[in-house]
Amino acid sequence: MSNNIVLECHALSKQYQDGKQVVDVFRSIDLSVNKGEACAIVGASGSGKTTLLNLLAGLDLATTGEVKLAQVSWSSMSDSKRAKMRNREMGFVYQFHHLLAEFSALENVLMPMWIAGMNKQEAKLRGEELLAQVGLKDRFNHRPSQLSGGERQRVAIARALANRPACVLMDEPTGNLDETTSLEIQNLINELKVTYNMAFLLVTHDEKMLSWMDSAYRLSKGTLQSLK
Ligand SMILES: Nc1ncnc2c1ncn2[C@@H]1O[C@H](COP(=O)(O)OP(=O)(O)OP(=O)(O)O)[C@@H](O)[C@H]1O
Repeated sequence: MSNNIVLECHALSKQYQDGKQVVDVFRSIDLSVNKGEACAIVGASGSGKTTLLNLLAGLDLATTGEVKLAQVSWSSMSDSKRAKMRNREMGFVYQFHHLLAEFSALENVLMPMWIAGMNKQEAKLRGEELLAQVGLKDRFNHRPSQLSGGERQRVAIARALANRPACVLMDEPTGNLDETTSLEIQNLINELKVTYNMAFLLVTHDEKMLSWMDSAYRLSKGTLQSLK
């Protein structure tokens, strides 16, 4: 096994019990994402993309199979170890930014570093550096309501990178943006991927995004097909 693998799953399956019926979302999925790799999963609505992301993030338990982050299986960890690991080693970006409305852009970026117990001065320096990197040098003290949709998503990306995670998971990160802003965000993700040598795993409906991804898969009828 390569040491460059950051996130991997083996023989992963998920079933939901819906009343008396069993819903088979997917079965026997294998996937691995390396350092510095941007990987996309595309699929129609209802194909199971969010379910898969939640399993990869250790937020939900698989019916069978296992998920490993940095070579450690989620199922081998206690709830508190899982929460700590998620805070330190994973960043999350969603379609809707989920920034805290009453805090400034900088404070939103600082939050995961404070939770991780980082020294306040060091956290502030890193937060300012990250906001500058995502093009928001002059927006440190703005609240989310004072920012555009694209700027809010940039803050969400800076926040996701705050603890220098091994892997950033993104659920439709450009789903709520116009085409130009979406392209700017795609370029930014590409730049950050190189700068930090992190793994980015992104789920999307938008097949146009596949052109700049290193690898891509389609989730359909419960299986994952490699597209590139
Ligand atoms: N808690 C649950 N109980 C029962 N069925 C569920 C549950 N959560 C999801 N499902 C079903 O699992 C399937 C996959 O759902 P999921 O939300 O993962 O799809 P998705 O590809 O992310 O869809 P979208 O793109 O619309 O968000 C759907 O058929 C959904 O109805």
